Amino acid sequence: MTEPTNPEVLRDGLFGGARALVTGAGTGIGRAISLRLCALGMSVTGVARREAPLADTAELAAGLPGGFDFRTCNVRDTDAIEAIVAEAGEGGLDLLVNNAGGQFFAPATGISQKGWNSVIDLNLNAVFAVTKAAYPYLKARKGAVVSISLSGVDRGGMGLAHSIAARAGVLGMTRTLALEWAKDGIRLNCIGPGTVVTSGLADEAARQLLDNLVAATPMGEPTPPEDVAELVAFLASSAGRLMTGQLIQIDGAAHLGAGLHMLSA
Ligand SMILES: CCCCCCCCC/C=C/C(=O)SCCNC(=O)CCNC(=O)[C@H](O)C(C)(C)COP(=O)(O)OP(=O)(O)OC[C@H]1O[C@@H](n2cnc3c(N)ncnc32)[C@H](O)[C@@H]1OP(=O)(O)O
Ligand SMILES: NC(=O)C1=CN([C@@H]2O[C@H](COP(=O)(O)OP(=O)(O)OC[C@H]3O[C@@H](n4cnc5c(N)ncnc54)[C@H](OP(=O)(O)O)[C@@H]3O)[C@@H](O)[C@H]2O)C=CC1
Repeated sequence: MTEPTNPEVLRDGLFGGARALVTGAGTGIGRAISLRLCALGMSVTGVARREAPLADTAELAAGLPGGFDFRTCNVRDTDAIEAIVAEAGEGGLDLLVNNAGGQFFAPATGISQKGWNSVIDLNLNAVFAVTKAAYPYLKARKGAVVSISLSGVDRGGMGLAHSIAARAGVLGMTRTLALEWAKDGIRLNCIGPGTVVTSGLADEAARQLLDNLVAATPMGEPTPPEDVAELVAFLASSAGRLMTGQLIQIDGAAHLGAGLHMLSA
């Protein structure tokens, strides 16, 4: 695997005065997105359930040109997240990043109805609630929405029936709202990362899965969270002003190869 190169190509000060809301900003991809937006001058409000990781993100953002503040909230609590979106939105909102998400890996026959509902609730229902709540604020500033999806969302991935179903729903919502909200100047896109190594590989099984996923990636390497962050910033910038309703897979061609599967056939 070659050393990752620095993906930071956008210019300093790009987003001076602009404001973003990033869900799942405490760790991983959401943290990388938040820090890059702050570095480019954006003022970011981060949301997640746990305070400590959010506080760590805030510490890492200290000294960057933009600012990072945060609210703790479960995005599945519709009333609570709507209140946070409204509070953030009153200060102006140029960008919403729907990043909070996740799932367990299981064959469909091992997914209980409650497990299915939990994953759909987090990865589809909550995304709709947050996006709809953000609409008036995004409209006022001709803002953008970027939703973090999965590589292979339109082809399937074993062990991910619930999550792929939810993300395919978000993609359909994105394309539909790209039409409905085009008149308002609001753009919506999805990014499908490949394998992103975001937390310690705690055990041998996780390491083995990661090795298998990288081996199934034609370009032979995982996707750094910083690469996802730069793409989010590009889509939010004026360079992306005519891009809407898209799924952009940043995955080393994983979606064109054997695909990313959490289980073997
Ligand atoms: C690392 C390597 C690099 C490799 C990385 C490559 C991966 C690429 C693709 C994606 C990567 C990522 O998303 S990385 C992000 C990973 N982070 C996360 O997923 C964290 C967020 N996940 C969650 O919060 C949970 O998984 C989720 C189910 C969504 C929410 O759960 P809740 O807290 O609401 O409720 P829970 O009590 O946990 O679960 C509700 C039901 O789900 C069932 N359930 C929970 N886990 C289950 C399991 N493993 N198998 C079957 N069923 C399960 C329970 O049994 C319950 O059903 P009953 O038994 O009927 O009661
Ligand atoms: N890692 C990967 O390989 C890939 C990840 N993705 C997707 O990218 C997104 C980010 O993943 P990644 O950074 O790896 O994951 P992490 O688990 O590292 O981060 C997830 C973030 O979302 C927050 N979060 C999770 N559930 C909720 C909730 N119910 N309400 C509010 N916040 C929540 C977490 O904080 P807290 O727990 O404190 O709430 C955390 O800040 C997810 O949608 C994931 O599915 C897509 C492709 C590949």
